[in-house]
Amino acid sequence: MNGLPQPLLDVRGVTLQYKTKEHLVTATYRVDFKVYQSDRFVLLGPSGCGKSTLLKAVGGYMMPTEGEMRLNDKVITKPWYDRMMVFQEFDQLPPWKTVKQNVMFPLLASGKLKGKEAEDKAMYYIEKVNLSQFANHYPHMLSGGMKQRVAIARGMAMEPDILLMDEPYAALDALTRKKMQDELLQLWDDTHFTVLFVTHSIAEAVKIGNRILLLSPHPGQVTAELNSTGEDTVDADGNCLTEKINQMLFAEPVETEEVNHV
Ligand SMILES: Nc1ncnc2c1ncn2[C@@H]1O[C@H](COP(=O)(O)OP(=O)(O)OP(=O)(O)O)[C@@H](O)[C@H]1O
Repeated sequence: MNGLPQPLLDVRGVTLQYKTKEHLVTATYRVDFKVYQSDRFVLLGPSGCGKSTLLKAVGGYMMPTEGEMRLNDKVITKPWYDRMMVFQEFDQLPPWKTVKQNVMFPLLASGKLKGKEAEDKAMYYIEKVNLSQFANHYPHMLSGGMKQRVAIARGMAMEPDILLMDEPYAALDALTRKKMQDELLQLWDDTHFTVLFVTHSIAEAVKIGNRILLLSPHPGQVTAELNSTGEDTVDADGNCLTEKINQMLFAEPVETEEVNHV
């Protein structure tokens, strides 16, 4: 025993590649990180650095060509209900199901809950995302932000080990985005779920994350790992966190920062 808690998600030396007819695209190269229970862990980096690819691999939709990913010490080999994904797109909800039916769907399909129990669980999380009045509405009757709330409720209702969020607010206007970020943090205060969150917004990473992994431009390699308090704090040298991240993302060579786990 080294006294450190066991990571929930352990990503070790992971290289992810796409093989097309003409090319072999290396999306990430030997990436390491560990996510602990109740972390709000953010993957941050420029477009094309492999953030979504990493999330897909944690989701079990893609296997590493090198390295491994473990969840609760078991190697990830396929998608499962212990990882639920929320995407950027507003069309991730089947349009023929109401809000309640959408949120109930994975609970029923997985056999996790039946009938009234599934309905109660769905309504609990629909209430958490402030959509109780819209439980019987269909997705086309909702705004983009409301659809994202449904997708979050659907993911959370499964009470997965880890919620995977791929730029969930990128397509929203600035005001709605801020509101949704605040709501997510409020939800976290309530339930302390574990989330792996992808963004290319430094401000969003600082606000949402308690830990931030910086990835280099394509192919993504770990540049640094930082802790965040949710505020744009200023360190002893007078540098604010967002500015520090800005410099690290665009600086050479790759460096690593000591991170403290509580
Ligand atoms: N299906 C695919 N086939 C081939 N190459 C792909 C595929 N999907 C992604 N890539 C490539 O893999 C690399 C990483 O892509 P990825 O979408 O993971 O990056 P990202 O950091 O999430 O970018 P963005 O912030 O723009 O969404 C890019 O070079 C991209 O072109």
